[in-house]
Parts: sequence; C-alpha cells; structure tokens
Amino acid sequence: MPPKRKAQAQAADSDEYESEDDAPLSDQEDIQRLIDKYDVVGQSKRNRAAHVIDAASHLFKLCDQWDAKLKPDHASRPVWVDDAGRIIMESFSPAFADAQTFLINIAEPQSRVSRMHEYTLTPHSLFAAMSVGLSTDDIIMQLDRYSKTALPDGVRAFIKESTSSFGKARIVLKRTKYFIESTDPSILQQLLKDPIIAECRDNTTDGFVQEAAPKMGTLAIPGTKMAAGANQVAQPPPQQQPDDMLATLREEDDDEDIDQVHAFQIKGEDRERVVKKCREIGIPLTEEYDFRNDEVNANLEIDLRPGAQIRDYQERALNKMFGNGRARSGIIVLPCGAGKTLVGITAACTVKKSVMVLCTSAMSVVQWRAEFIKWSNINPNDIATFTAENKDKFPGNAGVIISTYSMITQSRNRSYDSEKIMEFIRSREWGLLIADEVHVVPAKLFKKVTYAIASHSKLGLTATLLREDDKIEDLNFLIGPKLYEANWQELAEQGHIAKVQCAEVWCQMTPEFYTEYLKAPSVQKRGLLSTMNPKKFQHCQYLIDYHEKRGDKIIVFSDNVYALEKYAKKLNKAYIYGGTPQAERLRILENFQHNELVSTIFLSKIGDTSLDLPEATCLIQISSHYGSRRQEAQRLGRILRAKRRNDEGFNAFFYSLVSKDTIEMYYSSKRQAFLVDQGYAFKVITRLEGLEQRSDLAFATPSDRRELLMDVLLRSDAEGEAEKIDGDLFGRNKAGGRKKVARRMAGTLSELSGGQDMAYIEYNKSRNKDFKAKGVKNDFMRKLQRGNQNAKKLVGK
Ligand SMILES: Nc1ncnc2c1ncn2[C@@H]1O[C@H](COP(=O)(O)OP(=O)(O)OP(=O)(O)O)[C@@H](O)[C@H]1O
Repeated sequence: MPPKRKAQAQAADSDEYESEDDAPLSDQEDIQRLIDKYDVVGQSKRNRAAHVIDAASHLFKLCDQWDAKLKPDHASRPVWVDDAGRIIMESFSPAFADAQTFLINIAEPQSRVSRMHEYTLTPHSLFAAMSVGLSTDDIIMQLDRYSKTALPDGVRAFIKESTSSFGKARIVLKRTKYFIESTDPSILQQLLKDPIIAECRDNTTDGFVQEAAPKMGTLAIPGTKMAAGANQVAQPPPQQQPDDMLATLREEDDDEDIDQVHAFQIKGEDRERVVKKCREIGIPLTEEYDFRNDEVNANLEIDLRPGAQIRDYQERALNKMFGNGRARSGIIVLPCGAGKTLVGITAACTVKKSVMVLCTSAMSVVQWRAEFIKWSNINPNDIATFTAENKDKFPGNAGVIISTYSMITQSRNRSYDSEKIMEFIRSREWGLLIADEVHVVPAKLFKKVTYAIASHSKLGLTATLLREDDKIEDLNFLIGPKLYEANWQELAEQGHIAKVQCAEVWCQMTPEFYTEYLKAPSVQKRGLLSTMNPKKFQHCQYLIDYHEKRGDKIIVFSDNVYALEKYAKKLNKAYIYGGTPQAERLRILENFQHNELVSTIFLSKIGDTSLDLPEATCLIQISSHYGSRRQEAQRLGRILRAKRRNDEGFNAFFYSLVSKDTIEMYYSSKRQAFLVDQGYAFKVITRLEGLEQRSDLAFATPSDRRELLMDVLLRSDAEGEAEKIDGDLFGRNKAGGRKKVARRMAGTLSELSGGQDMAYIEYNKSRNKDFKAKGVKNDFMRKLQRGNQNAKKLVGK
C-alpha cells in the first residue's frame, strides 16, 4: 500500500480522517480497510473473501449516519437502518427473500432498483404491521436480526412510540351502528376527553358496552393454499416464515384467556370527524368490519370457482386485509396487469355481503362484470351495472353493483331511472366497496362517494399510488392505509408481467424548428414545436418500421391531438382520440388485435388506462403530460400484459421520443422517476444508425420541413395543449378540451432488441442528485422531505 494510503488506513482505524479529501479511497482499499477494522480476530481468509464480495458495506461506512458498529457477521445480514428510519437492503444477499417479506410488512417501499432496495419506516407502515398481528417487540427484534449494525436507539424509540397507540382503538360497524372499541377502557376515556369526540358520541348509550373480544385469524381466504388445505388431513406445521401472519394468528387461537373489549357508540353521520380527530390526537383508529358476525346484512352467495387459485403476491396482499379475521380497509398496489380485479373479487368472496365496485369508465364496468362471472360462481343476475346505458338493480337482498365514479358523484341532471338506482344504493348497507384505479379519484369526489355509499369496508386498488397534486395522503384517511405494494421486477421475473426495455430517444431539433422554439411566445407553442420536430417524426417512423419488421404490435401515444393526427395521417395509420366515435374505436382496436396488416395504432391519452391489449409489445411516446410519473407508469402498463411475455427471451419495448435541448428533456427525466424506483433502467439512444441514409423518411427535404413549420406556427395556443378528457378509451366521447431521475446507462441496440443499429450515450450518474443540488423540487418532494424531517424529530434527531 502506498505510504499515504497506509497513513489513511491507520487514520481510519481511529475513525478519523484528516480532511474529507483524505477519505475516499479506491473500492478495494475501502473494503480492505473495513475488513482490517471490523474483522474479528481469527476469522479465516475465506470469510475475508466473503466481505470483499459485499460490495456495499464500505460505501455506508464512509458516511456518518452509518457509523454504527458493524456486527461481526454483517456480510450475511442484508439490511442497513439509519437514524431517520430509512432502510437500505441488499437484494443480492442470501437472506434477501425473507428480509423483503418482513420489510414489506413494516415499512414503505421507496425504491427497488436492481441491487439495492430502499424502504422507510413510517407511522402508517408500522400501523399496518401492528394490524396484521406483529407486536412492537417482534418488529424491533426482526429488524435487528436483519440489520448489519445495532439498531439506532432513535429507531427503536420511534418504533415504540409509533406503535404504542396503534391498534389500541378501532372503529367498528356492528348491527349497523358505529362503535369505537378498545381492549383498554382508559384509551376510550382519553378519547372522550376530546370535546369533538365527546360531541360525536351517541348519547343514547351510557358507559361502555362490554363484550368478549372476537377470536382472531381463523379465516381462510378463498383461492389460497390455506383454504384449499382447510379440509385436508392436518399436515405438520411448515417452518414459520417471518411473514406467516396467519400462522402467528392461528397460534393465538389456542389462547385460553378471553379478552374483553369496551366500546362506545358514535353518531353515524360524524364517523369521518371522529376518525380524523383520533388521528390528530395520536390514537388513530383501525377501521375493520366484523363481517362474520354481521347478522343484519344479508349474505351473498358467492365463492371462487374451484379452479381459481390466487397467486402468492395476491394472497400476501389479501392477508394484509383479512389478517385478523375482519376486513380491514386500505389500499393494495399491484402493477398493471398483475390481477387487481381477481384480488377485488376474492375480497368479495371472503366478505360475502353486498359489494359495490366503482371504476373509471363504462368499459371497465363491463370488464369487471365479466371477471366476476369468470372467477366466481355468483349468479349473473345478482350482478347489476349502473352506467349511462344500464341502470339495473339486483333482485335479492344481496348482490353486486358495478358503476363508475362519475355515475355516483354526479349530482345534477340525473334521469329518473338514475335517481331511482341512487336511492337504492343510498338506502342500504354495503359490506365492501371496491374502488378501482383509486389514485385518479380526487379526494373531494371520494368524499361524495363515501357519503353516498354506506360501506363497512373499503378496498382501493391501484398500480400507481401517485398524484402530482400531492393529494395521495387524503386516500389514507378516506380509504385506509396502503396495505400491500408488490415488487414490479419480481413479478416480471416470475412471468406474471412482461419484462420491458425502456429507452429515451434523443432527437436533434432541426435548425428552423429550434430557432422558432427559442422565439416562441408561449409554452403551448414551444410544446407543439418540440413535438412536431421533423427529426422526431423521422425517429418515430424509423422505430415503427423497425418494430413492425420484427413482428411487434405498436402503440404510439400522443397527448396532443394535432400531433396525433398529423403523425398518424402522414404514416397512414389509424388513430383514436376523444372525438373518435365509439364504433370506430372498437373497429380500430379489433383490427389491431386480429388483423395482421394492422401493426400500429396511434392513441391520445384516452388510452392511458383500462386498455387491455395483450397483443401490444412496443410503445412509442411522442408527446406526454409534462412530468407526470403516473402517466408514464400507466402507459408502461399497457405493454406489461403482453401475451408473449413468457416466450423465451421476450422483451417488450417502451420508447420516449424527446427533442434535444428542449423542456421535454427535463420532463422526461421527471416522468421516469417512479419507474426508476421500480427498478426500470432507461437507456438513452442518441443516434439511430442508418437514419440519415434513409431517403424514404418523411420531411426529408427543406421545403417539406418549411411547410410543416408554417403549419405549426399557424396553430393556436389551444391546439398546442394536451387533450382534455374525462374518461378513457371506452367511455363515451368526453373530449374537450423524490425527485428521482432516470438512471441512464450505456447500451447497444443488440442489448435492447437484437440489432446493432443504434448508439447510446452513457450517463453514470443519477440525475436525481443533480436536481437535489440545484434545489429543483416539486410539491411531492417537499412533502417527502417534510415527512422525513418529522420522522427525524420523532426519533429524536
Ligand atoms: N391468479 C391468477 N390466475 C390466473 N390468471 C390471473 C390471476 N390473476 C390475474 N390473472 C389474469 O391476469 C390478467 C390481468 O389481470 P387484471 O386485468 O385484473 O389486471 P389489473 O391489475 O387490473 O391491470 P390494470 O391495472 O391494467 O387494469 C387477466 O387476464 C387475469 O385474468
């Protein structure tokens, strides 16, 4: 070792660096220094080699907050926990699978890139952990077991403090009345000291109602292995996994002691006030439906069909909902195409009471109904739909109604028939409310929904629990906490969703378009010029040709309708936007699915959601909605269901065409943030090999380009805006008008798709850091940061 390095290594022994510049060494030296410092005496050379394989330890050691004593066997432990409750997990550790199952129960996933996953402990996540049966000690003990260092005292204190009041009180609907219930009467007394809660108490009840606490965890969810084995000869118990909540809960059944619960009744109309107030004073209420003891509401004849078997991740999600034998309200997050519908249907088959399903479009209503019939044995007559076209009720005492958010919340100009159905919906109790695509529903609208539909439990389903307007927190209060969030890459590896290669294609602006772009007086005009950049057009044309020849089916997305039409017409492809009549939409989609001659369609943002086209294997985005992470993820979702996803070596493709040196580049990076957190790597393509030599591409001559430019300049600002729609591809015509940035990697087209025709630029550094340094922050990031600061305060840092 050179003398200076040696001196540094010695300094490292005393944990002091002369200056920051002295600290960084090469990776190998860092690892060696770490081994020298912490390797226990007598550890074999083989063990030392194992430390070197641990590629991350040295990085964390260099930063103060990780400066805790590493445990001697840290290399075999996968987790780092910092003072603020941030957890970093090595996905290459042998203990990864178990640790992941545990972490998903206690913390919120923030980012799951290929080698490192990041989670955060939050009051909500700890709340969810408690509600599935983990105790404070379980959480601390398990976390410590997986951690490479001793758990920081602040984190222990945070877990203790956060869990001390969680699960202590709950709101329960019993015999159609709302009760605040607790095993500890002093908690109820504490709540009643609050004047608002006292005011909301139903005065018809005196003192506390007392009854035996219900037994927990005896429930078998239909379609799960547990349910399948329910009638079989008892097997020796499997080795208990950290997440085998039901096993833990089953054990509790043997407990001879019968707990008492105490409760007081509140006025039904004040339910939301009480829930909000309890959260404010630090005793959040769990909201659970004791459906098995509900003798007031009629049972619904529904079960999963014998052949239906739900997948492991679907079972894990449902265990979070039904883990203690009651239905716990909350949100389940699964990637597009991962089977949220079946999760909802299984929840309905578990609760077996009347169910209300709300979706975003009339077509989704049709799809939900078909899925209910496909997966369950429900009598089709018991499923009613409530849309502009159909206004049905179910005939018996219990049934399912499927409708849209807009049908339920629209208050003016209801037809007579609609009003009758609304009366029917309002006048009864619902066992379960399933809110599909729950991220799109504004809080104000959802409040109207909860007001109109008296439901005992609520299940929100979404692929992207994201809103750029920072309103996602509201859903915690209106529906419940996030119960489960799946790992996208894991599901892709298991073949449940397609593997996708993502690329951002940089298209040089032509000089004449760029001159006008710089002079353009409005954002809309600049947007139009960058979308209509002739080079972008040529890149799009090239990629369509390339993928059509490979046998791919391609969807091209443009938010801007002028660009959509211009591109599609010039390339002689079919297109759909808000103004396309319904019959024509269906015809185009049918052709795309079944006609070999139709390999490419153009869609406006109307196709962002609820589009089930498993034939699609390639997606090209030419114009998009600013920096919307949600739209990016939803669009990617259109190719995750690719039929061919289990073919050997199959990849779907997702291209974003970006005009270079325009605002599109900034937005594009921002849009990718969510997907980057899900482990997708965006490659940057700077040049399509052979594009310049192609003479058949559009806008090849200066006069063609000038003509296009003139046309673009003549457009009004309104035409430069994104399409304004309210609904999706299958709705009726509704046309009207952490700052994480992509990880960019070098690549060759052969990596992407088997050719050698494109060149890439290499971006080693995450642009995330650039944004942080420059202080570019959106509201979401500010909120996250505030949340982290609060968490720090809570752990006393
Ligand atoms: N356990 C299962 N066994 C077999 N097939 C399943 C299972 N779960 C889901 N599927 C199938 O996977 C496909 C996608 O399911 P679904 O439409 O519910 O996805 P999604 O998560 O709602 O997607 P999106 O967010 O795009 O609406 C469907 O064809 C469904 O039948």
